[in-house]
Amino acid sequence: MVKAVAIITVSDSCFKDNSKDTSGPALLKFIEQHFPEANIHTIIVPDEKEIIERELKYFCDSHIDLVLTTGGTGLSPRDVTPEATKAVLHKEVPAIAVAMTIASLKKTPMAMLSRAVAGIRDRTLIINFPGSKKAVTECIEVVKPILGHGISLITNNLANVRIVHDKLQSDHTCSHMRNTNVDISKVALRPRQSPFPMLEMVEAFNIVDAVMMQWVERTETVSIEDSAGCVVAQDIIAREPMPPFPASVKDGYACLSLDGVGKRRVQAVVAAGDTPLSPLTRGQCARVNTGAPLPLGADCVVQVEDTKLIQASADNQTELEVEILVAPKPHQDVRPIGFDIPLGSLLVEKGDVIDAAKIGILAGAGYQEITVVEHPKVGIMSTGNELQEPSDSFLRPSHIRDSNRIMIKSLLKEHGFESIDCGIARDHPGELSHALENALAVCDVLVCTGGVSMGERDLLKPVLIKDFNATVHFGRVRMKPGKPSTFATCKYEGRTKFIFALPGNPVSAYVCCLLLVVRALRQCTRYSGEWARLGVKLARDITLDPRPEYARAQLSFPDIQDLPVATLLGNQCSSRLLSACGANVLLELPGATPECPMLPAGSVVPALLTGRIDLPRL
Ligand SMILES: Nc1nc2c(c(=O)[nH]1)N[C@H]1C(S)=C(S)[C@@H](COP(=O)(O)OP(=O)(O)OC[C@H]3O[C@@H](n4cnc5c(N)ncnc54)[C@H](O)[C@@H]3O)O[C@H]1N2
Ligand code: MOO
Ligand SMILES: [Mg+2]
Repeated sequence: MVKAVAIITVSDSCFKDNSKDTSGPALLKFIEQHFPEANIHTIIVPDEKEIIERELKYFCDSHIDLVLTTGGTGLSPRDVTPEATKAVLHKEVPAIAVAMTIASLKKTPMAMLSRAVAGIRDRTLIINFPGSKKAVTECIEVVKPILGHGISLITNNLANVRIVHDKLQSDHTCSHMRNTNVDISKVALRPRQSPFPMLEMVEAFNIVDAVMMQWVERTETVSIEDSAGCVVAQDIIAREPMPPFPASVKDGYACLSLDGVGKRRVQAVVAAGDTPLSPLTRGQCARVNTGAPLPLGADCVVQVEDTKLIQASADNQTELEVEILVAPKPHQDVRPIGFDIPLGSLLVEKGDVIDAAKIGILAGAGYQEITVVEHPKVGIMSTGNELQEPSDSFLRPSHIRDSNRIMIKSLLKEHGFESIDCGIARDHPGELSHALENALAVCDVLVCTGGVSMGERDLLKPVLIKDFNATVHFGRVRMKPGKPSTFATCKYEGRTKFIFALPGNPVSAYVCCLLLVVRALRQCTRYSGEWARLGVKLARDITLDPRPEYARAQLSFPDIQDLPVATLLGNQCSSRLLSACGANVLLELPGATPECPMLPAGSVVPALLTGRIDLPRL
């Protein structure tokens, strides 16, 4: 635990004008984010060795855990921070500065000119950082992993030290590499054309359908509460009629229809849930509520609106006599036994998809669990050296956050499929192979994104083929987005694994997940539905791409007598996921031909209904 941190900005100019200090605030922000429980002290001092030394000693003697300095580490005559630091250190920790230098050298050779030092004085860790905000931001990321542990060691916090040692031990025993048959050293020998034929969409669909037939259906018992979206594995029959007794449809009086209009003695009161005690005879009625059982002898209900009170008890708590004003017909306003659901009728048929209404029916019929087709276990994995966890506080230079994994997880969830997070795999054959092995061990269908195109670091296909003996059923499809979409199978621990390696571009991943993965998963669960296809009118002219394109669009309904109108959601570039935000259809645009390079506004094109249609409220 880091309890107290001091940040010392060493700079003559910042000392004169503290608004010039940008690297101190960068360190402050980092500490606030990563050690929110720590007390933080900040100070700006001039480039004066004695003053720096004095402040360092002051903070160390005040039992500060960590002192970070920024500035004064270069070669100019006034740069003396390292000298001042060395003067107060009891032990140097040179590897900290070395690690920062190595990382910085990857960005700029100027890193050679930093003379930063690090070490400990008593129970305080002191680290010098260069003076620029950029360098500070990069270097603090380098030391981030050791800060907590380093301070635990210095402050002799044995519990924390043990936790880190155990973790290191387990990381060590479970190596992140796997032996691989993929050699990436001879980049010059890589194929310059894709060896995978470019299939038409319809061919890809047919292949997915045919290959997924290998999936061996399994069933499982689930509680009805968890069954929404599941496909029912066997017919379910009503074991009880609904209603189980003749029930009133109205609040009124149960009567004998033979009696016609006229006065009746109110012989009983039957509310919903009550059991009528004695039968009705002619000239009698029973006050009943909606849903209450009819007494024996009654064959109709007269709603309260069609009656008149004739006599009540003195305290008005009991109705004694009423007059029926409208002659009832036999069975009027009565639901006979089994009216809604006859005993033995088919409640849900094998192959039906469970929805909220069916769950209600099953609950009403006394079913708590049902047998459904088990969903395959779906793993989701991202690949790419550039990817960081979306939750990371800082982006390293040239990095981006992994948006595909959570997007695909959410997309599958929208369509009824849960998934397992298989993390981010790096673009290195051994690491990728290791990550794939881990993922295949826990899932039946693996959805990866990235690393399937022509780059020398696009390793999915070679690793699948060479390390897992996978069959690639297709590796390129004539579609936009999604050209390098890949579908493969392999045997792992005796079972067939289905692998969708989708392109890394977020929109390509989104569209291919809808078109290929959802299709395959639906087939596994024996769900027979496909995306509904409807004709829509283009709101504006569209220039066609050479490849058939699945354009993301939103529908509007300006004229209910006419077809809906589709408006594209902005630039359709494969990296621009905003083009899928709010999309409810994928327009199936044909590939451009010399005769037809564009479609004018008003053209009718097919659209796959992949999202909800909710219109803005006026
Ligand atoms: N020489 C060629 N280059 C490319 C071709 C081609 O035919 N020849 N095809 C292009 C097409 S089309 C596509 S689509 C992409 C597909 O690339 P990869 O599947 O190999 O994916 P990456 O290279 O790993 O990444 C592409 C792009 O997407 C970003 N990305 C990747 N993963 C994620 C993620 N999890 N979250 C957010 N963004 C992600 C990545 O940073 C890249 O910008 O190849 C073209 N190149
Ligand atoms: O096929 Mo890519 O998905 O166009 O960008
Ligand atoms: Mg690539």
